[in-house]
Amino acid sequence: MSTPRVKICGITRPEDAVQAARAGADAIGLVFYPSSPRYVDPRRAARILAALPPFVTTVGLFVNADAGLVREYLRELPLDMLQFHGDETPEYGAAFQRPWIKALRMRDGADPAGVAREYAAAGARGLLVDSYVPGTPGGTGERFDWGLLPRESALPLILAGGLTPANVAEAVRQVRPWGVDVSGGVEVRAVTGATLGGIKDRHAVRAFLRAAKA
Ligand SMILES: O=C(O)c1ccccc1NCC(=O)[C@H](O)[C@H](O)COP(=O)(O)O
Repeated sequence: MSTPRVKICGITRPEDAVQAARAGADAIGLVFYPSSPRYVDPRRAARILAALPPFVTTVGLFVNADAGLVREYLRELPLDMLQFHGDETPEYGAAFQRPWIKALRMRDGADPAGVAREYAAAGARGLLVDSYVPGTPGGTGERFDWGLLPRESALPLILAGGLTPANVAEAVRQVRPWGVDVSGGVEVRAVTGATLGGIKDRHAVRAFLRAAKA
């Protein structure tokens, strides 16, 4: 089994991007979904991307966005890859001539093997499997039943949803994904335990990377 790639998603500050890269992150994700607490506008995104050292993949995340808006972001920002986290069709994903991955939320009856086949045929590079929480397209902090994932898939699987420094090693052992993706599990927490959307905790980021790649 190869060492899983790690994406730290929902970065909102240049310093968090640099810390994640220094800790060994393979990719960072920027959320361009305005209702997310981790939303970054293009000017902030540009500052984050400009701060990054080389050889870290930059991923722009959209949820059912107008195709024109995605093109605008692509003109303005040096994004390496797109992540579509809503109900985007394979044809939509293929329209941007940029490497892209599709997210699948694992609601009852989800068929990750079938979805992987369908999106692979359209040129997707990976399938990110995440938890299904009604009304919240992503960044839920919730786990799902990893036993529902197929052993074989037409696309590299990226496991997401409620991963933390404490559970990621077990997740990697069980699922053997190509990559893992985390957002809330490496964020600074208020005294109530709630995450402070978007502010990454550098100790948690380091611990997550160590555990995922051990
Ligand atoms: O992070 C968000 O706020 C978000 C909002 C809307 C769509 C997707 C979003 N995040 C996508 C990701 O790739 C997250 O890393 C993934 O959902 C896992 O999040 P978490 O359970 O908090 O680790």
